[in-house]
Amino acid sequence: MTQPTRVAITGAAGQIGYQLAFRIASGQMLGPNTPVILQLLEIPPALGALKGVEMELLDCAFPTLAGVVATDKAEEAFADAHYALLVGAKPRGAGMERKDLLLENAKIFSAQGKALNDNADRQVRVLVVGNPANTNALIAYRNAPDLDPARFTAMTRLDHNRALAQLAAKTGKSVNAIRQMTLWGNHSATQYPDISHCTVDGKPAPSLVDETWVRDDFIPTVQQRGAAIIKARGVSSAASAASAAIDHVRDWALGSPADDWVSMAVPSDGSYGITEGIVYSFPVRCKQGRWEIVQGLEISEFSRTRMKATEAELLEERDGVRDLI
Ligand SMILES: NC(=O)c1ccc[n+]([C@@H]2O[C@H](COP(=O)([O-])OP(=O)(O)OC[C@H]3O[C@@H](n4cnc5c(N)ncnc54)[C@H](O)[C@@H]3O)[C@@H](O)[C@H]2O)c1
Ligand SMILES: O=C(O)C[C@H](O)C(=O)O
Repeated sequence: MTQPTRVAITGAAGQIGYQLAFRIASGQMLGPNTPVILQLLEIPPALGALKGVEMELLDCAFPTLAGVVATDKAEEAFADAHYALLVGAKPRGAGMERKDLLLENAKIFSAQGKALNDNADRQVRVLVVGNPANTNALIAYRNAPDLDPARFTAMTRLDHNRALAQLAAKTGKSVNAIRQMTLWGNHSATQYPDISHCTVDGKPAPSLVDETWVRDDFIPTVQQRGAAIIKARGVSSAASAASAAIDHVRDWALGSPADDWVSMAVPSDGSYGITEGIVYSFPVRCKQGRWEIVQGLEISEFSRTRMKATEAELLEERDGVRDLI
């Protein structure tokens, strides 16, 4: 009998958590043959709502759900956790940038980094979703000195997926026809969605669309998609964010497609000249539970300028949380 895998979700009674918990419990993240125990964390005022989530999870009678822990104690939620999806944090409202949340949310991630350090499985894989996700992941890993920093990642898969959807619509093809999309940098308005290495049905994407569209339409649309969703819904994206989180962890755990790569924000090892240590989104391939940055891509002047701009923002964010890292 396979031992259940322990998956912690923070902010589990929130918008994203409410989507995520059910999809993970039903086997959509780790597959139909991996039983999971969900370890759900909330703050005390949300424990009533969390109880309701637990009741509904049980009522689904998912064959892959081996147990539920609902708690307001990080040490319980992270106990022996194999995966930790750090979603619990304040979302931005209209007119805000994600980095405006930094000071408010940063302390959550220093405390949770410490709690992961002291309680999680030594091979835990951490995905930070709460914004500003890259710098929160930096804070979390710097507060978990006994864990390998490579176990800490932040989510740019939603931006990657948004970029796929825009390019598919423009070329009139399915997203299934696209390979090698890249999302560089920060999950913020400076992010750089890059089609330079993309193919669509095997043809180089830059030969199918004009440069003006890429510069004036594609890049700003992807950069501003989160704000557009907030404007339309009144609250930030939730179902698409949960879906991207599932994609991120599934590919990390089970492997990215053999003929493609995905985008993940990971601690930089200096690849492509990006400052070591900051959590920066790169093209990665995942195999046997590990991610590896895709090496050797040719970088144009146009790309280099944008990659540097988003790096500069992450360095600024890092400077703003010096006392926590
Ligand atoms: N990286 C991405 O692509 C991406 C996409 C969408 C949203 N987000 C971010 O994800 C976060 C959550 O968004 P949401 O829409 O689910 O928000 P939400 O307000 O609906 O839910 C957040 C939940 O977190 C809980 N919480 C707050 N502090 C906590 C703590 N210390 N420990 C545990 N739980 C805590 C709250 O009680 C709430 O239930 C926001 O920061 C949002 O900006 C990121
Ligand atoms: O835009 C936001 O604040 C929410 C999220 O980060 C998103 O990209 O949808």
